[in-house]
Amino acid sequence: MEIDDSLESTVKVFRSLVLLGFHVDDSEVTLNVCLGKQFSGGDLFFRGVRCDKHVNTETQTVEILDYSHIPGHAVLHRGRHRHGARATTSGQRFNLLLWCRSSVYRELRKYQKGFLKLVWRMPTREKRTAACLNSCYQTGTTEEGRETCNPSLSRLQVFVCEFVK
Ligand SMILES: O=C(O)CCC(=O)C(=O)O
Ligand SMILES: [Fe+2]
Repeated sequence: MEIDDSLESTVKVFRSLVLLGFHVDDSEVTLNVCLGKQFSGGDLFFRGVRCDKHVNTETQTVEILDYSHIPGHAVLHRGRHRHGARATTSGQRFNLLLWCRSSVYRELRKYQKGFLKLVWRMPTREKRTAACLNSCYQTGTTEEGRETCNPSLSRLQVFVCEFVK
């Protein structure tokens, strides 16, 4: 799956007591790089991946993940992973945000049944990626098809990497 055709980026400066509410990003994948400088607070909180239909459903205990930004480290997560940022309680926090979109993926999503058939025919690695982007952690319910909301695939969603300084 290629995610290379639409990239929106911005450097955000989070000053004291700026709080970013609970939301999902308009992206397939988001890269959030902490550039610094000196700050406290501003923690990210993640509360599980959801499809459009289930975006406001309850959080399961296993989905609770809090993360403290570290300058020089980046977080990579799915746009559909519900998240927010707590207030920066002192100093200034600079973060580079990259919202990566795939128009091909979005087009395929419009034809959900065809999309799932196509995913099924893919080699295993691609299948895993596509299914993972498509999943929603909503136990006991499904969206339009059986494969759509898959708890087992949507738990490993946040990756942290350290940039070479
Ligand atoms: O404050 C942050 O690091 C997160 C920002 C964010 O989630 C966004 O701008 O979409
Ligand atoms: Fe976000």
